[in-house]
Amino acid sequence: MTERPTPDPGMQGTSGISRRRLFGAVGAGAVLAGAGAVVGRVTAPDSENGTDGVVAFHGEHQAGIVTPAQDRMHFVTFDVTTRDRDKLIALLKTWTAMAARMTAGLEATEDGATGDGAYHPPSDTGEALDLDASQLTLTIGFGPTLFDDRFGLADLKPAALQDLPHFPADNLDPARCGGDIAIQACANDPQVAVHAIRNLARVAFGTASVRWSQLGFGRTSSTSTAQVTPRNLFGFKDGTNNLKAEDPAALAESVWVDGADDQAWLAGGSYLVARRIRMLIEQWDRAILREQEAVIGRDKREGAPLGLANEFDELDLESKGPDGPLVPETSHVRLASAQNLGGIRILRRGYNFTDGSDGFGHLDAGLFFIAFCRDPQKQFVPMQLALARADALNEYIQHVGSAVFACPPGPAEGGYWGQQLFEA
Ligand SMILES: C=CC1=C(C)c2cc3[nH]c(cc4nc(cc5[nH]c(cc1n2)c(C)c5CCC(=O)O)C(CCC(=O)O)=C4C)c(C)c3C=C
Ligand SMILES: [Fe+2]
Repeated sequence: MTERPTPDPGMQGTSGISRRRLFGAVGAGAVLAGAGAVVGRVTAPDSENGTDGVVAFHGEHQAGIVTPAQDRMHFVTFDVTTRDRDKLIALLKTWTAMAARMTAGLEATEDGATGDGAYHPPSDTGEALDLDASQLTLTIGFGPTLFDDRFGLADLKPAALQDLPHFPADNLDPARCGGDIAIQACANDPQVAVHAIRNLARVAFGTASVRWSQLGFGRTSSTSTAQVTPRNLFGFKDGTNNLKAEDPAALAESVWVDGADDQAWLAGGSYLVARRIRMLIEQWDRAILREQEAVIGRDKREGAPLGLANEFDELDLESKGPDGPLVPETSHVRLASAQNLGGIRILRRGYNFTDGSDGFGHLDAGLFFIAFCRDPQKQFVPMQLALARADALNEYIQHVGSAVFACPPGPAEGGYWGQQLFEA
């Protein structure tokens, strides 16, 4: 686990930008002024990507997609509770300003934890004071329902932004599905991620309310070749054959929406698919190792495709042993592989979760699966269909939550989340 840094009272030092009140151009007034508020430029010293706990917030693409996956996640979806388009835009501006500050390691509003006066509720809740930015990223997405008749966005709805179809064996809980807006917070300190979502939810009062949320620990994928492949709760390396940040051609092909794809406002953005997948831990733990490896299609210790020795050896679906294919016909990696799916690939960025027990003596644990792709209908849907129909893993998992969101491109300095959509 990431160690909490010692509080840094001064400005010296290049590592560990804690939430200081001395710099940052966006004050509480600007942040909370609502519609028309200027979303100012936030500068934090030494904020080169990845060197000091700060991930750049502005840019062509949103952070939190190909950013090397952090260890912790807090994911939330909101229902917009107003029908007033201007109020919604004002919230997006406020959120953007707060997100820019918090990802830079600053308080959500300038001096917001203690500086608003003794007779006001503080505009920053304070639990991240003295903590490092912890590579916090905040990533926003818009759900299909945002494009109904409330905000004049119907003509701007991308064709690919549709609720996912019902897949065989889905057992979805409506209380863990959908949402007008999603925000994914990822950080290497759970308190930093929770603080960010809490403050964004707090300021949304009267305009949007939390629909459902999920905490995740232990990334279950690597999104950079520099990262070690982590393990999921079944004990297998997860993320080996993922798309990686170092392969921009593959990302352009499979993750980033092109302006010519459909709606121009989404160029440089992506789609986020979230699935809360319960893992039937107790059943899995009674399965023999040979069965576990046959289900996944890789060996447990190294993560190598069955029949091969090393984690990054290429999956060979033609390889055969005395008893038939070395990578079984119903194995997870065979069915999900690009070779099996006519070249389809997605960027996986999920997290382990445990949410206590289910009242029947079983852990409520699993994988909060998050994937980014250029077109969920052409990528996630056929992949999940192939898995839902035949994957041997289905005996040990159950999909209980589902949502899809269009993630706009990154905000420009001085711009706001979704500006390309609302000013299209
Ligand atoms: C629809 C997409 C996918 C879902 C849902 C999914 C759930 C899921 N996966 C694991 C464990 C592993 N998955 C692995 C590989 C893998 N999984 C998907 C897609 C989904 N997984 C893909 C595209 C791949 C890569 C296939 C390939 O081309 O090789 C692996 C192996 C290691 C790796 O490459 O990441 C494991 C292990 C679980 C437990 C799970 C649901 C709970
Ligand atoms: Fe998988």
